[in-house]
Amino acid sequence: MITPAIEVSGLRKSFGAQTVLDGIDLTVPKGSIFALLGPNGAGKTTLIHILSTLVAPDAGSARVGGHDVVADKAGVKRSVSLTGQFAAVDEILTAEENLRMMGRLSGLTPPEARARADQLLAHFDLAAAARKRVKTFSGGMRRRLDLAVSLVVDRPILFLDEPTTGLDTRSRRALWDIILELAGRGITIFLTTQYLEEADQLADTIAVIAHGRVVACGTAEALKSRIGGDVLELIGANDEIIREIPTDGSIRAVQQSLEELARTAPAGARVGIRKPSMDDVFLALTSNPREGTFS
Ligand SMILES: Nc1ncnc2c1ncn2[C@@H]1O[C@H](COP(=O)(O)OP(=O)(O)OP(=O)(O)O)[C@@H](O)[C@H]1O
Repeated sequence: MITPAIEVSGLRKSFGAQTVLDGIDLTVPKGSIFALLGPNGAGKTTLIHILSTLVAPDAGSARVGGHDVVADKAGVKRSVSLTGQFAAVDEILTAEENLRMMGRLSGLTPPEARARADQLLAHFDLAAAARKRVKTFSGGMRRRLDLAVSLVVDRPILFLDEPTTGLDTRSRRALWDIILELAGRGITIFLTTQYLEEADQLADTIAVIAHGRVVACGTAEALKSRIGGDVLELIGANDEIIREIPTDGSIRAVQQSLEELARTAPAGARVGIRKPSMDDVFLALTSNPREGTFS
């Protein structure tokens, strides 16, 4: 059997009286993109910190790249790169200087560090800004540099903690392309996000975390089908959604919903039918931690 990139079992972590992780189990196959989706304060960053050995768990076990996060921290560190919400980029330095410095700190010779910096600047569309100080960068440029810095040394597993939070749509999509390209090269990607659409677009597997537990785990399609059938939408004359009625997808349920809509719909309204969105899934799964639990 191929060893998974990440294996987590019964992981627990509390800060004082607050239980943040209350028994997390998950497996991430090598070369896949895994998205951990959860609201603010759900424990996403804490889990990434445990998996990258920055924080010790209270109980349970986790292996990353085949190495135990407690017993073999050095092995884990050799296997992972981490891009945090506030990565260790020096704002006073230029993009080029940051990349070269990281190369030197990682053991590259000066010519190697220079070559790697040039390669990454070109790849991340930062060559024109290479000699500008990072403090003058836009949010999107800054995130691309954060990612580039974490890739100075090739590692098989990449942790991305909320890689696109605060970015506009264009910058977000540019970063998604980069993430997909990295995965295409065989790098295992573990990312956290609050954006359902992001998890839907990128991830092979999505785990929803709430109240310290994984309340659902599967493909986007599996999660959506989990909460039922299609959603009927009543759409107004100006394309606004007037009402949404979840159905179990059966003819009878759709018929009943249509009859109800026919009685109340304003003039000019029409009906649409759609699959449940990740927002529907998220709300259904996080509203009650004990309902909808599956793995
Ligand atoms: N070192 C710490 N000491 C005390 N409490 C902490 C510590 N680190 C995290 N917490 C608490 O643990 C909870 C989970 O935090 P965490 O940052 O892991 O959540 P998150 O899902 O990443 O949230 P966000 O989306 O806001 O980044 C929060 O209530 C936070 O205040």
